[in-house]
Amino acid sequence: MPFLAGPWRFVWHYVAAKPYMFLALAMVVVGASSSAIYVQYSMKLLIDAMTAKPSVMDHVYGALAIFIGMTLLESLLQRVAAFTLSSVTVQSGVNIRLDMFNYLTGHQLPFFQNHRAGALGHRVSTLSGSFGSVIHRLFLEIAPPLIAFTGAIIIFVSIDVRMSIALSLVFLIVTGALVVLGFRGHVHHQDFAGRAGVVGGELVDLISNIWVVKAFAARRREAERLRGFLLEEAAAQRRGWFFVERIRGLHDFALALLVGGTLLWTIGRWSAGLITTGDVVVVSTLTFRILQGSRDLAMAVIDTSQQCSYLRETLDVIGLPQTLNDRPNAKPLTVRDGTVRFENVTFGYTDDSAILHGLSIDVPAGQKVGLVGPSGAGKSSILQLIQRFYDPQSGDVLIDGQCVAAVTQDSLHEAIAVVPQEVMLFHRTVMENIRFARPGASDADVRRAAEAAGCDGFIMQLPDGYDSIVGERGTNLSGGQRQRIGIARAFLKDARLVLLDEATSALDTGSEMEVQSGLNALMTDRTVIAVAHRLSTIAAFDRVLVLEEGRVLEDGAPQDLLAQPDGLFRKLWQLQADGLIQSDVVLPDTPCPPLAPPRPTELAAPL
Ligand SMILES: Nc1ncnc2c1ncn2[C@@H]1O[C@H](COP(=O)(O)OP(=O)(O)OP(=O)(O)O)[C@@H](O)[C@H]1O
Repeated sequence: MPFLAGPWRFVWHYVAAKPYMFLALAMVVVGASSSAIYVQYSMKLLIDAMTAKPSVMDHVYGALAIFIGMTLLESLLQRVAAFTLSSVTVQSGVNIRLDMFNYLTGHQLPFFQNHRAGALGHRVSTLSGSFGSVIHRLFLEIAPPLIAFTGAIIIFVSIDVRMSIALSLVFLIVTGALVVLGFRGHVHHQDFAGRAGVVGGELVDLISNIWVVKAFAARRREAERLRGFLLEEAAAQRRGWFFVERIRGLHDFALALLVGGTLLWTIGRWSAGLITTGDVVVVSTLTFRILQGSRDLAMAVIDTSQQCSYLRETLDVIGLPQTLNDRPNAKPLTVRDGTVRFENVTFGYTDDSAILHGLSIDVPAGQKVGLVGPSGAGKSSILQLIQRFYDPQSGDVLIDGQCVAAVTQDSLHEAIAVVPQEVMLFHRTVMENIRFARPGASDADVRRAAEAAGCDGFIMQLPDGYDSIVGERGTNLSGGQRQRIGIARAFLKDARLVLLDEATSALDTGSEMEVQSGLNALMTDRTVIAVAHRLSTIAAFDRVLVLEEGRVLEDGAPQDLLAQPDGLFRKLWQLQADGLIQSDVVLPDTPCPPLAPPRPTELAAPL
């Protein structure tokens, strides 16, 4: 999106989205600032009317009426400005966060692997905060002193042209000096912002790893470590504050000298009979007001530039170009039988190192295929390509004859049910978590899916049944229970194509057996491609592909591959069987039968 290219384009995009509101706001701000200046001028009119010889009471009351009227108008317009500003920034804040959520979630998986989730969420929120801050400074802290300055110069010209030139010069010099000094202090603010970010990151890291902190009795030493970061942050914050206070002190001193000097000058001219008493009052109050406004103006300019740096930094991360968009002419995927085909696919996560080399696989509808092989062979990468989380460097991945790169990503993901090794759950109820797979599903549909996945029993034993909150990332449930909820989701999705990414490898044998029966039910009448580390889980599959270094080394029914004396599958199988025998030695009280190669008859039924 072009408006993510820089801070000012970003701000302008959201201002232009509500042109009438911002135009109204600008008009009200101009009105309020002009009335504020006219209040000072009406004071002059009042004093002149009172000191006129002879004084005419009608003129005095007339001037008083103008003074009161302008004071009321100024207050009213200021309130309207504040109200309009809050309303427009609140609305824009909602739109900004929604737009950013949509854009952010359009990034591909590597983006999320390279940026911490907490930091990204924080960035989305600060983006709308920074927009609000910039708008606030522009309309309430930068525009009013500038308008007041212009109004004051007009009034000064009517009193004394030389005075207006002098005030203009002083205003420009004071404001310019403050801005320059303020930018010098920028380094302190940046240092503080950086250290505050470190403290925030450390806190998030500690809280999300609280288990490790407790398990290693590390609370005290981690608090000490955090204290170090906090003290550095506090020192940086102190340096920033002291710097600002020094500038303020300097400005106050200059202000006293300048207002005193202007007063001496105007009194001299008044005593010479060149100007009226009212002129003396309006010159002194306006000089004071303008010069004081110069400090707020300078501070607001510095703050706006800081907010723009935050905006730029955040847009540089969130606004990165999305690498895998739907093609302009992408059509929804139409799934009929659920066949999967890899045509001469070469793929690497970077262009210079291939993980899969000219891979060609044909999976007919309804076939259950296990992917096995040593770690790093490219098994999970195959599943990633089917879901189009990446595009291959060459070759095509097809589902029912349609290239996954040519269909819409939403339709592709709707057509595939995935059970990952680590099932991700939201901090919501069990019902909501399962229904996530199909938002329109009724409660009865959700229960049916849970029964089919074998998790209805334990859900009913939870304190609030299906309305129980699963805890952050599902921490109130065991690994096996989370896994079965993942299977229930896949059931509810009712997709023709099922991908299992080591769905049981993180579980102990007891949990695995519970999960396996749910999986067996899920796989019936569907095309299944499963990455498996525990070879027993794919013993009853129709076909096994043995991969090594991104190439298919063996391809066949499990019993045929086991029959090959020097085959890799047989070797891997044997290794697992040996592993179990060794664990039997380590734990003699818990006998565990060696994993013997299954006979064809055993292979017919799932384990
Ligand atoms: N996101 C990624 N970015 C860069 N390289 C990656 C990424 N994911 C995997 N790889 C690399 O690609 C290669 C294949 O990884 P893949 O996960 O497909 O293998 P695997 O056979 O599933 O391994 P395992 O059994 O250990 O899960 C490995 O060398 C791995 O380091």
